[in-house]
Amino acid sequence: MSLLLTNIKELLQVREQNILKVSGSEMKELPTIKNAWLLIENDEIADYGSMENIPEINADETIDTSGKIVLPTWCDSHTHIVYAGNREQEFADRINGLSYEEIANRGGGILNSAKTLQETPEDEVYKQSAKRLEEVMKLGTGAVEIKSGYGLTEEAELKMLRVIKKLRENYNLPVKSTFLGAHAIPKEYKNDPDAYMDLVINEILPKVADQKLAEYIDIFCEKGYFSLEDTHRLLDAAKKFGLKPKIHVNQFNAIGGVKAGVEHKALSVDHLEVMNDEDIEALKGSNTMPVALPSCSLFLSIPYTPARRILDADLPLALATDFNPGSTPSGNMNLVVSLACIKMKMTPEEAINAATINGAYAMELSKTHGSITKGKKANFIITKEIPSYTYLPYAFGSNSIESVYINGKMI
Ligand SMILES: N=CN[C@@H](CCC(=O)O)C(=O)O
Ligand SMILES: [Zn+2]
Repeated sequence: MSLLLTNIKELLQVREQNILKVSGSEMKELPTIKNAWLLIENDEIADYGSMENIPEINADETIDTSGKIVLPTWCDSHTHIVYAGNREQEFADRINGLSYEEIANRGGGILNSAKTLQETPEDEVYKQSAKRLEEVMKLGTGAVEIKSGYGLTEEAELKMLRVIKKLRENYNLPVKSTFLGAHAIPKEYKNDPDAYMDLVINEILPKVADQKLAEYIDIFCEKGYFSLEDTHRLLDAAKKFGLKPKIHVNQFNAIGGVKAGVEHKALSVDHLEVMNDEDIEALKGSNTMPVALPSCSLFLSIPYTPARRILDADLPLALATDFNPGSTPSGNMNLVVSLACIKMKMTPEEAINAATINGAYAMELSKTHGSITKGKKANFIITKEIPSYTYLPYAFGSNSIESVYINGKMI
């Protein structure tokens, strides 16, 4: 089965030689071909070029994409798409003056979602989560990471991870799975948080590994949640099972989580709304991808990750949604790209690099996803007729996507 796109107004993120990520000033460059063609064979990108030199191609199907832009699908490397119910009451409470922290201290927040998840049957959690996954795929996401962390008991954490596995089996996109048992301390363990860490490390983690339910390990390293000591302890234990860290750090306070992540060779350190000079220094020379979650900053009215400081230090940066019921009830990567431009002062080129190839890196997918490169998976977005790619983040409230292809098939 072959598919030929012709007269593409501009084909974005064309990488002749595959690269795994882009950093610092490299992120300002987004290689493109204007007036291009793109050939898909089965589920892979077979070839591309300029319409001026198009060879004779007999494709099974040809689409004229005049006036439209084609780009790789978004790679969303940080989500909590598997959850049950919603927390719109907390949203109203915050409007009426309560802080995210105050709501959590009253037993709301993550513990509220954990209670709902524990009480919801597995097939119902699957149904609700599948609906969200379908929604984000239509918005252009072609690869996604999903975390557990709303279970907080052995039974419920394994339930969440089985739902993630089922999504991977039933949907035609890469779904990476992360064990986030250390997301919040359940109230039964309030006076003995170490006992909860013992449960996560000695009881739940070995079962997660044994049942091959996760590739990555995560912890919410934050005041009032899990300490630096907990972080080292968990990441050491997870290493023995071959689980790489992708961790929540520096959302509200800088307590050394970035350095800890780098020491444990984390694939990514995520959130980073609060960054001090030591955090930036720790990332230099590492293979750890910093990940910003601007729609979380928007929803909670907290600072945005200081992208300019990160990029000016010649570091890479990825963008992800953080889709979850409490701090970011949105999985829209188009909005994330807009916010990165509007609020974090990233250029459209930097933001698109961060949401494609660098997002793929943060899921160990950049050999197969994140750019238009021969042999990579045929995951791409065809926009509506738009004046330029800058229009994508500029028209922040519009849906500029006409169609999305994953593994060569329109979804
Ligand atoms: N910060 C930790 N975890 C989630 C939010 C969890 C929630 O409020 O339900 C996040 O990444 O923002
Ligand atoms: Zn998160």
